[in-house]
Amino acid sequence: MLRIAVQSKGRLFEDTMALFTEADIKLSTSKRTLLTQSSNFPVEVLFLRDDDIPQCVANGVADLGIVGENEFVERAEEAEIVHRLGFSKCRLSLAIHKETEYNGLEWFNHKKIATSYPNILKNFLTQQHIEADIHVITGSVEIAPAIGLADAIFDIVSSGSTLISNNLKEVEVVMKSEALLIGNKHMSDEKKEILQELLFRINAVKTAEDKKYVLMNVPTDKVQEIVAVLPGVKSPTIMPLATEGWSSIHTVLDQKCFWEIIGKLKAIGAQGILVLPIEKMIL
Ligand SMILES: Nc1ncnc2c1ncn2[C@@H]1O[C@H](COP(=O)(O)OP(=O)(O)OP(=O)(O)O)[C@@H](O)[C@H]1O
Ligand SMILES: O=P(O)(O)OC[C@H]1O[C@H](OP(=O)(O)OP(=O)(O)O)[C@H](O)[C@@H]1O
Ligand SMILES: [Mg+2]
Repeated sequence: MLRIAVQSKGRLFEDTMALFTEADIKLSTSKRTLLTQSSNFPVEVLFLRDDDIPQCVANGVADLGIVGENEFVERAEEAEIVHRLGFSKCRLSLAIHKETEYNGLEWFNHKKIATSYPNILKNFLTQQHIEADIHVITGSVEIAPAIGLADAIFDIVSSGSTLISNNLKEVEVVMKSEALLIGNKHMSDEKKEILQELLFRINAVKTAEDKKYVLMNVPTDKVQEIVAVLPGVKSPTIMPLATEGWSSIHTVLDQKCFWEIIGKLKAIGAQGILVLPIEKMIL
C-alpha cells in the first residue's frame, strides 16, 4: 500500500481530489478523517497542512506527496520530484508599492522584505549580491508594506489581483511553481510498482486533458483533402455513411489548434461536426 500526503484543505486539495477521481481511485472524504484508504486501489491518503508534506515524504511517514513547488523548494527536504502535475500554477515574485519608482534589483539593497518563503528569497538575494532584511510572516503578506511592517514583499502571485488590491506592483519574478508529485527516495520495489501503475493512470488523464474526439460527415470525394489537414494521434478512422457519396471521419484533435482546424474542415465541406471530451488516453 502506498501512502500519499495531500493538503487537507486549500488550493491543492480540490485539484488533487479531482485527479484521483479522474484516475478512478475511489476515496471517501466525507468524514474529517486524517487517513483514508482507497476502496479500489492500493493507496491511502494522509491529509496534512501543505507545509508539512515535504518533511513527511523525506522521512518516509508518507511514500508520496502532492505539494506546490514553492513549498518543496522552500523546505529543501530530501525527497525527489516524481512528476510535475501542471495544476496550481503560480509564481513567487518581489513586489513594491505601485507608485515607487523601480530601477532594478539594486532597489532592494538595505530594504525590509516580508515573506513566507525566507529560504528561497535568501538564496535569490545572495545570488544577486543584494543585502536586504528578511521579515518572516506566515500569511497576509501583501498587507505588510501598508502597515509599515516592510518596504516590499515576496509572495505568491497568480492573477495579480491581490497585489492590485493592496496597491502593489510585481517587479521581479523569482520562480515559477506548479503542483508536484514528490516521492521518498528509498521506496521498496513493491511500492515502486504501485507508483508505476499510479503514474500510468495520471498520464492517461493528463494526455486526454487537452484533447477532443471529433466526428464529422464529409463528401467522400473530399476525404483525402480533409485527412491532409488532420494531425490526429494516428491516421483517422474513415467509414462510409448510409447515404451514398458521404463518409464519416473520426479523429483526435489538440485543443490548442482546434478552432483553426475546424475552420479549415468547414471550408472543405465537413458537416455535422461533433466534438466530445476524452476521459482517458493511453498512447
Ligand atoms: N493564487 C494561486 N494560484 C495558483 N496557485 C496557488 C495560488 N495560491 C497558492 N497556490 C499554490 O497552492 C499551494 C497551496 O496554497 P494555499 O493557499 O491553499 O496554502 P497555504 O496558504 O499554505 O495554506 P495555509 O494558509 O493553510 O497555510 C501554494 O503553496 C501554491 O503552490
Ligand atoms: O495573484 P492572485 O490571483 O491574487 O493570487 C495570489 C494570492 O493567492 C494566495 O492567497 P490565497 O487566496 O490562497 O489566500 P491565503 O492568503 O489565505 O492563502 C497567495 O498567498 C496570494 O495572496
Ligand atoms: Mg494561500
